[in-house]
Amino acid sequence: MIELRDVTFRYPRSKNPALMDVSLKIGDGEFVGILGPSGSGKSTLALTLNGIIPNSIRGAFSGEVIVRDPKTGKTFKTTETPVSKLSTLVGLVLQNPESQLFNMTVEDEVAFALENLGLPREEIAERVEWALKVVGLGGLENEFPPNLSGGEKQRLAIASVIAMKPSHLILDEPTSQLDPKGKREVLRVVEELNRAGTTVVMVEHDSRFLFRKADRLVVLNGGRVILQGTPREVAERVEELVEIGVKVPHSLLLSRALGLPPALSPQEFPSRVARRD
Ligand SMILES: Nc1ncnc2c1ncn2[C@@H]1O[C@H](COP(=O)(O)OP(=O)(O)OP(=O)(O)O)[C@@H](O)[C@H]1O
Repeated sequence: MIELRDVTFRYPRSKNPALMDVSLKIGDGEFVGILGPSGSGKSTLALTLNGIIPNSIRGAFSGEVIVRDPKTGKTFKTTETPVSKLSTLVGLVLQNPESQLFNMTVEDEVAFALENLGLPREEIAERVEWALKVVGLGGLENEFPPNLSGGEKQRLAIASVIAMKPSHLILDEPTSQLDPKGKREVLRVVEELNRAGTTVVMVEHDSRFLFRKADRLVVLNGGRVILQGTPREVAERVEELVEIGVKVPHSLLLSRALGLPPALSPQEFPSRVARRD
């Protein structure tokens, strides 16, 4: 579980806070999608969840972020816990995988953080094998990371994060740099990890996947949470999303325009039309 209580954060030299009075509870095993227009605070929120804000990226921070380890029940306040400890509980995957990859082989990339944790050699080998298998990169252990495709690089970044066995995975626009195939590969891995019990918080500009797969959507605007609920609840307020500049699924717009109940995906569309008759 991750809980934010009245979190406000302002970057140094910024006039306005990037997050304002954000209170949010993310339950164990939940899949939460974060939506909002550009500059609404989505990335800033992602960075507060594992303590990078305010421990590494400093600024004016108030409120608190509490992370509970589901295995032990112990709680950690991010302001009082080193990022190295938090990253074993809350893994963060960024938009650009290249910013997270700097080793000579795929295997070393995944092993790197584990070596820093001081884990025994056999456990490192087991975790590397497991993480690469989960993301579908088994067999590519000796590849040079820059030679991988975009989707493979992002899956490698995910592997090196999940090898730490975090109970929570935060992804900040993980597919925005990828082609449709790479996008599908990464989204499949995220979905499978969530199904296996990992709590997922995902920021995505393209909201189609989140409307279909998330348990809950949280909409930010101007650093505040302006709306949250199940995708179906949020879909009822599609006009507000469009007004603030959130890209919503075409099926939603079309169903609204036709006066039908919201269709969260093109697949739902026929049943919506049928229901009207
Ligand atoms: N390092 C920084 N220093 C100063 N201001 C920043 C910094 N990073 C972000 N901001 C500002 O904080 C606000 C929130 O930015 P943030 O990147 O969190 O929004 P976002 O919703 O993720 O945007 P995008 O969809 O464009 O990635 C914006 O006004 C942005 O200009």
